[in-house]
Amino acid sequence: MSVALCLQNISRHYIKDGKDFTAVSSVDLEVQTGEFLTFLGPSGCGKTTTLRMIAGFETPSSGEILLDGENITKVPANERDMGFVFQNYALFPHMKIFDNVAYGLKIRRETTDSIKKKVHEALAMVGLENAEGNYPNQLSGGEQQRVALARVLVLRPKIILMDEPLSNLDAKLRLHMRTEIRRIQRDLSLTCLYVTHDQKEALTMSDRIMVMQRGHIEQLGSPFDLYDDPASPFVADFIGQANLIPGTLVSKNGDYGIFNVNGKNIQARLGKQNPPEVGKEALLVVRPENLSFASCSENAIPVKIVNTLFEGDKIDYHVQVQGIADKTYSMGIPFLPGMQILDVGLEREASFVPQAGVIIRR
Ligand SMILES: Nc1ncnc2c1ncn2[C@@H]1O[C@H](COP(=O)(O)OP(=O)(O)OP(=O)(O)O)[C@@H](O)[C@H]1O
Repeated sequence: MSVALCLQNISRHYIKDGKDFTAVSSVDLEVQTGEFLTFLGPSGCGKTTTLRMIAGFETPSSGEILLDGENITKVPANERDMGFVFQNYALFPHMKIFDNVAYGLKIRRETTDSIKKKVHEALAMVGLENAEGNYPNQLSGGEQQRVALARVLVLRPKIILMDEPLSNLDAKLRLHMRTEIRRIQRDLSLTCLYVTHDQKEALTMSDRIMVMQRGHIEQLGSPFDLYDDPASPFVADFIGQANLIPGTLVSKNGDYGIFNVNGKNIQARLGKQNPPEVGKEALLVVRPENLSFASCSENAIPVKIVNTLFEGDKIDYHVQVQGIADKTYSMGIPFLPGMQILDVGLEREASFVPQAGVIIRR
């Protein structure tokens, strides 16, 4: 694999409310050719600003951007060989679909035959070969977004940048388009940078995810790595659902540690990204689906049920851990036919296998 894009110590400052504000802070990143990489984070964390600097719509305050090894930091957007797919499709409403997709090729002064061939190919890739005679307002939101993608694909840019492209679509179509975009990206080995604040979207689509918070990279890794070994409480909480239980790391033994929660010792994996120190306060990260009420387990924490939510496929039990009164944790117990739902107020033990818990620095 080769490096398609490289960000070297990129920062962007703005004047906001009369003060200097750092929207993006010292971001270093290497994107591999053919990779689907997602920028994920809450609103205002700097995802769009980073993408716009890569596209050339914003100039970095400092740092450099390299495309295929060439410094493009000062190259104008229209000379960067990148395609951009926006949230609002940005199709030309008065042009038929064929002409919308052909637009960039016409500007490049390609021959009529070549344009026809490439437009047909691009529309076929997004499954809209029969729509070329329509106007954008005759298509659904999902179809319009696929035209927007075809319009970029037809130009075969080195990198495709997408900023929340699915956020205007309804939930069902959004799920379908996730699969579609990923299929097209894989089929054509496209290098894609994708911005979203939807962690499920990021987990299901990406080769790697760059989690951002307040302008900096919080963690960069595969979806599995982020879920399995979060580098911080922020990542643990932002990716999927997590219980963050405070306690103290008592001792280490290889990849595992003994963790004390309110006087009770339990065993869990030691986080590799952000290893905790013995004798210090730390957090146990355990996912709701990994907790159970199985009795006789040594690896168990006493809890009290404070709420039950029946969700069809599972029961979400809200529990409190003895001695930690101000927090509620979640246990997602798969619902099997005939299963009895436990009452609020009952005291039980929440157990998990040691591999399913990870101890990280607080
Ligand atoms: N032109 C600007 N002038 C001043 N501040 C700006 C400007 N552009 C962005 N910002 C600020 O920089 C921060 C990062 O913005 P950015 O749009 O990159 O966030 P984001 O992570 O993409 O958020 P969202 O998901 O809401 O789009 C925000 O606090 C925003 O207010």
